Order: sequence, then C-alpha cells, then structure tokens
Amino acid sequence: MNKVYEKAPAKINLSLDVLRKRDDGYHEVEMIMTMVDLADRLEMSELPRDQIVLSSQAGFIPLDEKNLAFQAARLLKERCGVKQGVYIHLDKHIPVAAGLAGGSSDAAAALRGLNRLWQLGLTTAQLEELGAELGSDIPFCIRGGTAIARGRGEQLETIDNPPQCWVVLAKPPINVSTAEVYGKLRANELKEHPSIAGMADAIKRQSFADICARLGNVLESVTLDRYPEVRQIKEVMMKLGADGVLMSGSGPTVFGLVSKESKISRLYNGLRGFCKEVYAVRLLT
Ligand SMILES: C[C@@](CO)(OP(=O)(O)O)[C@H](O)COP(=O)(O)OP(=O)(O)OC[C@H]1O[C@@H](n2ccc(N)nc2=O)[C@H](O)[C@@H]1O
Ligand SMILES: Nc1ncnc2c1ncn2[C@@H]1O[C@H](COP(=O)(O)OP(=O)(O)O)[C@@H](O)[C@H]1O
Repeated sequence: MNKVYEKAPAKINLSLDVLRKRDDGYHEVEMIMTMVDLADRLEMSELPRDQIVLSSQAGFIPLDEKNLAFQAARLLKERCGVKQGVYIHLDKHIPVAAGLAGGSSDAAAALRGLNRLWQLGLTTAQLEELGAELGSDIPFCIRGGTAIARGRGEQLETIDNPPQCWVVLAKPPINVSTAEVYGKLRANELKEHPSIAGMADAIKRQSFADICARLGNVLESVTLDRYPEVRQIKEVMMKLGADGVLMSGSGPTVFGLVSKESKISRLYNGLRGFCKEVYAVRLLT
C-alpha cells in the first residue's frame, strides 16, 4: 500500500500590520512570517474505497469535515477528479487555536502529500492557489521559508530567512478565535503600525538585534486587552532575558527570540511556572 509522510511546521509572525478592513469582511494585511521547528506529522495512505478517514492522537480537534486536512483532501479530490480515498493520521504537536497556524499547516501538508500520493503533478503555485480557498495562511504554509504576506495573507513574496536563533513559545491555557480578534480590531483607529519594510531590511542585513527591536503585531491591541495573562507572559519573558518578545498572529501564544543557548533553561523553567505549554525550538531555516 502506498504511503507518504509530511511534516507540518508551525509559523510565527515577526511583524503583523493591518492596513484596513475590506468590503469582503477580510482585513488587508502586511506581515512577515517564518517557520519554527515545532511540527505536526501527517501520514497519508491510500484507501481503496472512496472515503476520507482521519485519525489523531489529539483528543481536542475535529476529525470530520471541520478539520482543515480533511477539507484539503476533499478539495483535491473534487478538483482533480480523484476516485480513490485516503486515510490520514495526524500526529499533533502544535497547540490548537494558538496563533501558530497548526490547522493551516496540516492542510498545507495534506495538499503537498496527496499531490505526491495521487501523482497529480500540481505545481507549488497551483497548490498555493487551492490552499487559499481554504484559509488565508495556507499558501504560506505550503511555500514555507520566510515571506512577506499581503492581501488577506495569500499574496507572498519570499525573502531571506532570519539569522538562526532559539524561539521559546509559551501558550496560556486559553483558546483565541482569529475571527473574533479581527472582528474587534478598530483597523482605522490604529495609532501605531510596525514597519514591515524595516523588519524586511533587518532580516536582509541579518541583524538579530534589529529584528528583535522591530517585532510588532497590531493584533496585540485586541488580545492583550481581552486576556491580561498574555500581557503578563510577555513581561515575564522579557524579565527572564529574551532578546525580543511578541504575540504570534491572533494569539494567545507568545514567542521570545533568544540568540544565546545559555539563556534558554532559565527562560524555559521560569515560564513553566506560569504556563504548562512551553517549547524551546529553533527557527526552521
Ligand atoms: C492572524 C493570522 C496571522 O498569520 O494567523 P492566526 O492567528 O490565525 O494563526 C492570519 O491572518 C489568520 O489566517 P487564517 O487563520 O488562515 O484565517 P482564515 O481562516 O482565512 O480566516 C478566519 C477569519 O479571520 C478573519 N480574517 C482572516 C484573515 C484576514 N486577512 N482578515 C480577516 O479578517 C475573517 O473574519 C475570517 O473569517
Ligand atoms: N488539523 C487541525 N488542527 C488543529 N485545529 C484544526 C484543524 N482543523 C481544523 N481545526 C480547527 O481550526 C481552529 C483553529 O486552529 P489552529 O489552526 O490551530 O489555530 P490558529 O489559526 O490560531 O493558528 C480550531 O478551532 C480547530 O478546531
């Protein structure tokens, strides 16, 4: 029986700006995203009957058509006229509804993997286009690397990876809805905007100090107000010596960038006193 495996890494937003609310209800964004080495793993095998079957060791995600990996398989089947079924096992490690694009990355991995399993011969650009139909972050998760994302997040410009560093992630035990955070944002009243060009330039110059100084996310204004524990985690991370700290996406996960390995255990152990879900990983460069 044919089988393929795909890794589905989490993303972080190094800079996230919202320019305006659009007529279609989405927000026009400009953001810089990169991947970290915290990943789900997907195993996909052929099913002789025409069915999509999902399983996972994680008890807290839907395994039916609400799952983005299921939606990815269904979309590919419909568009490419695939008659076979597929069994997908999702080995989940990325925290759910965390601002780390776990579901989006699973969908991206399913598109990449099923393109191979079913020998469809779609290009990355075609997969990105299909992915955009399922979610704004999915094209980036298909492409990977580091990119400036515009539009509603689906228009990508690949840029250099930042210099390698440690990324400490802390997720407080709350689930944040992306739609709700965008819904509460007063996009026209934002006083400060992070400079995306400035962050892109800091990355181009490989200046770790400037990258840390330029971290910014306008969605913090909504999530930090609503959930004071996210603000507290940011403060704790700074006190424990992270070089730069920011909330990822719509939150609630906070990440800290650290250049020196010697700082990691203090940061990791200190944070564990505040929340159960703490990870120390590397950038996926
Ligand atoms: C905030 C970000 C930052 O990377 O990530 P997460 O925090 O979700 O990881 C993204 O913009 C999230 O992208 P994604 O999670 O794919 O969003 P989608 O499924 O397309 O949309 C979910 C909902 O968010 C809102 N939405 C999303 C993207 C966008 N540019 N404007 C929006 O207003 C819409 O209300 C939409 O119905
Ligand atoms: N494969 C999946 N993994 C995780 N969550 C998923 C998946 N498919 C659908 N979901 C749903 O998508 C929502 C957002 O999940 P996720 O992608 O982890 O968050 P975020 O967009 O904040 O990074 C959750 O409510 C979850 O139920």
